[in-house]
Amino acid sequence: LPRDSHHGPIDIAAEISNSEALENHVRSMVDREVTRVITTINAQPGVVKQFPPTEKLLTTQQKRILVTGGAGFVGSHLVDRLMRQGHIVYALDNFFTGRKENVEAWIGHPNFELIHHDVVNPYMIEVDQIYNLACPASPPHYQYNPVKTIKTSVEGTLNMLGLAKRTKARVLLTSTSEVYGDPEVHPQSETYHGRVSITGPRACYDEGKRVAETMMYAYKKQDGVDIRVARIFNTFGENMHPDDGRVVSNFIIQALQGKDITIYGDGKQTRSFQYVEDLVSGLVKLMNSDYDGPVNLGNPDEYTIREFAEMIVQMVGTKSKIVHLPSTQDDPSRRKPDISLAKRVLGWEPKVHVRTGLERTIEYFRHELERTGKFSPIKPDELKGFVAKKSGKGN
Ligand SMILES: O=C(O)[C@H]1O[C@H](OP(=O)(O)OP(=O)(O)OC[C@H]2O[C@@H](n3ccc(=O)[nH]c3=O)[C@H](O)[C@@H]2O)[C@H](O)[C@@H](O)[C@@H]1O
Repeated sequence: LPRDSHHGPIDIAAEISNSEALENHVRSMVDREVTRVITTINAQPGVVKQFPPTEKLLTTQQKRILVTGGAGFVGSHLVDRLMRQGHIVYALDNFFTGRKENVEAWIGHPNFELIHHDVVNPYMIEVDQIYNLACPASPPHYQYNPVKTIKTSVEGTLNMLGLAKRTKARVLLTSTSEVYGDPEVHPQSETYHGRVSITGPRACYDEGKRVAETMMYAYKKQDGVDIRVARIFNTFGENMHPDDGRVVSNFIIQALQGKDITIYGDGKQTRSFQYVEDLVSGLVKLMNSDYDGPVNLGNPDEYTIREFAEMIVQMVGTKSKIVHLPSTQDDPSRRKPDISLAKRVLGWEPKVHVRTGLERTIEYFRHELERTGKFSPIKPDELKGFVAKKSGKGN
């Protein structure tokens, strides 16, 4: 059993609500262990590369699936799931925040292709399904080059809709809880129209995703394109980039190194955290469902950022101090998904408790630190200053 450093082993069975969830949990632990062993064997000189096991599907069941942002944090977990299910998967990424090593296990597999491409440019391929994930999602990353972030959401989605229209593929957009902005209603359901700043630092992402959603429904109405829209709430797990800059990776990395845990503002703002494995189940269910309205995918387990910092300190067993830095502009004061729609139309709800997901994520970052040395998480304005000095970079 994974250990909670203050309270001994965590009783996973008690934390997971039913037997199906427990079975999935055990299967994913076994899958991860198999991948780890295979990766170790593959690293030996002269070894013929081995791959994780995949289902054998009949040709009629096997789908050709494009995942944009396929080497990113969420994308790589989705690729993993689809490959294990036995489909043919094309992972497309520009490697701005994605990393080749996230999909390393599949490189060379006959069902898998990794494509270096930026979705702002059109891409032609014959596929049955498109998961359009490509876009930096962490505030310091998406604010690094706001013009490029807008282009990625708008032109990227336009290109994928054009592809879906031509090939008659079904296309799923990963939208975000950020479309609700700093919400006046709590929890947020899909019917809430949001309170987003039009000109603030987060607008490039929030408004980019809002336009992307609008385009999805315009293409459905005008051209009959088969669409799905997921609104993803805060998600964490393995394969997050150590420089991601979001709260989960920052706090864990700081705690593991005994550095100060940096709360932006008073820490009374809230977030609700979902483990990536649950999100991937929701995305696959949504893609294969008949429902084409926007659907929230998140875990309603809500914490203040102060409570969350204290939980990480306790779980890592660190001597780190919790410190307060100035709050970031337009930071939403609270966020919690209403997931009744997902429960009703997809039969989906999160299965993995936040603490269980955090145990795995802490282990992942422990290994990353051993592998690559020290990390200093990115601060909110660090990248912005960089791009301001190099104006016009990379648009
Ligand atoms: O994780 C996600 O999935 C979401 O992350 C971000 O939204 P945000 O909620 O602002 O994510 P974080 O940067 O992780 O911040 C969460 C809270 O923690 C605070 N924080 C963050 C980092 C840190 O070191 N310290 C700290 O107190 C932030 O100010 C904020 O109040 C993205 O904008 C969303 O698109 C994305 O869906």
